Amino acid sequence: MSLIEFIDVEKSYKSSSKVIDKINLEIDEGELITILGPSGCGKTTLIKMVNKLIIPDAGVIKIKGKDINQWDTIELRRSIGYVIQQIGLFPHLTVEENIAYVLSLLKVSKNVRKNRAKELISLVGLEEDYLSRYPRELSGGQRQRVGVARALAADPDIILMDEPFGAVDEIARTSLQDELIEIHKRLNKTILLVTHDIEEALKLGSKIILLNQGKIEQIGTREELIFNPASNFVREFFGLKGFKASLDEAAMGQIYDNILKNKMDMDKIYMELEHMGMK
Ligand SMILES: Nc1ncnc2c1ncn2[C@@H]1O[C@H](COP(=O)(O)OP(=O)(O)OP(=O)(O)O)[C@@H](O)[C@H]1O
Repeated sequence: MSLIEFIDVEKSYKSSSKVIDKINLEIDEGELITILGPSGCGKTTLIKMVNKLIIPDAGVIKIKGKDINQWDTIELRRSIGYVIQQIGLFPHLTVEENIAYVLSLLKVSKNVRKNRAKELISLVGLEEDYLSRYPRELSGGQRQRVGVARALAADPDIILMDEPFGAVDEIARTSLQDELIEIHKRLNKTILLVTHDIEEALKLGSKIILLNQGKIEQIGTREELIFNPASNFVREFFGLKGFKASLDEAAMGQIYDNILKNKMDMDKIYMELEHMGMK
């Protein structure tokens, strides 16, 4: 049984055109699904339907086999972590109180909350001293880490992430992405992550969904999308950039190892890149 299922789901806002157009989708437990597509194609709308922030006009969405209309909204939202770009930490609460906020709503004892906050802050790669700070005393990247820790606090089965690393610089983004891959490996949560960044989608996704005008153009692994595109749209969307991104990790890693071992000088690197058609 799939953990999340969309059956003929549709959504329109005011205008007549459908923002989500008869989507059928099955997501298994433990997947890290990245959702990619042009601006306005319906990515945010799609994930907000999973935690009932947006209600579909037609079709059925099931979580753990149960129609979301039959789920109690509060219970459902507590079993789903939610991370957004403008993270929305409570400014008047410390990092510890922010992380443990949902647990305090669930009347979890103070001691347990404290321990859980300690465990989570280290899981997202921050020192324990940060627990007593206020959000204004953190960098953008650190705030995003706290946001991820907060989303994990109640041990949800599903985590929705909407452009979670969109507002941080490239170095912080890369390390947040690496951290997320580790967390996903360790906790085996089911994650749906919206991004507009092709490289991020390819790097993180165990599967990638490419949306276009409210329809799924293709869902599959990065190899499937790059080397077996289901349509011209998919081929043009990924194009050489996708191919290059898929080469980058392996090829660049090899080149960098060789530099460190003094096996290569810069001239040789440029020759190598030229040879691979990357320069
Ligand atoms: N509350 C709303 N009322 C009316 N139209 C809306 C509303 N929310 C979204 N839309 C429209 O629905 C379409 C899909 O929006 P959505 O935010 O799901 O797209 P997206 O793929 O996440 O876009 P982006 O990548 O730009 O964030 C857009 O055309 C948007 O303008």
